[in-house]
Amino acid sequence: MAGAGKAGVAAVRLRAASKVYGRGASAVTALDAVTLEIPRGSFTAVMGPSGSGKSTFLHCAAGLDGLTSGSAFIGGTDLSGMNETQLTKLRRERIGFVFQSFNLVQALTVEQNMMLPLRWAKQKPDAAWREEILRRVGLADRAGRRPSELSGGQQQRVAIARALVTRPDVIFGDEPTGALDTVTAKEILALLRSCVDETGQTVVMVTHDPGAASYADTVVFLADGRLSSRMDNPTADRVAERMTHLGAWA
Ligand SMILES: Nc1ncnc2c1ncn2[C@@H]1O[C@H](COP(=O)(O)OP(=O)(O)OP(=O)(O)O)[C@@H](O)[C@H]1O
Repeated sequence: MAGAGKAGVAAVRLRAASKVYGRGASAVTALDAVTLEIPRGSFTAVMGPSGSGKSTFLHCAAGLDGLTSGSAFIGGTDLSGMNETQLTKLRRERIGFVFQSFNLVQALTVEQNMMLPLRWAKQKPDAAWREEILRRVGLADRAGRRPSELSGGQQQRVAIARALVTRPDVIFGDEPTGALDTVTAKEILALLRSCVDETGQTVVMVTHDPGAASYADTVVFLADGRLSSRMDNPTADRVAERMTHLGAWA
């Protein structure tokens, strides 16, 4: 896979990962024995019809939710053995999140929002690193602004800056371009792509949009909680065709 640096341990690994919500007659198997490795320095899109388990996959892989059985690893760390305090620390220090809704703190400036994870992790901000991230996300001249003074695309850039600031092992995106117009979405996808190509980040992104998925190195398709197939070097057309095959737009 393109850019798969640091050979060895995968950035994200699921082994026979299952998640069942509820019990008895009302139980729903949202993830069904998914086994998958995502290499470091790669960009993976997760697709599938509504209800196929994409959000559950993301939440379990990122330690936001626990598995019913099987295991999930971030690098060499097995999440299944961790308590909530350990998981919180791991999420703060080794994982970045970018959501559809930007989740910025309106009372704080761009720079303060971006530095929040360092404050939570009680790490010292480094001026050179702060400048580099602001430059990389194209917000060097907006550091003192509040989110309400920014466009949607700029707000998502702040969220990406915030996701990058702890130099995480993996950035998980849940429909990060879902609330943006097409042109702005492309800029954000190009930024995520550059995080992979230029700094060797690992990005895992849930999306419904074949165009967004085409920025990834690999697309994994879920259906009924199972890993149904994968596609390397995806194009929007091929992804759309595969989704039609899965009945996503029936
Ligand atoms: N907290 C929950 N309690 C019960 N069932 C749930 C819960 N969360 C998800 N599910 C069920 O698990 C299955 C997978 O849901 P999930 O949200 O992971 O799918 P998805 O592919 O992300 O869907 P969408 O594209 O519509 O967001 C669905 O059948 C859903 O109804």
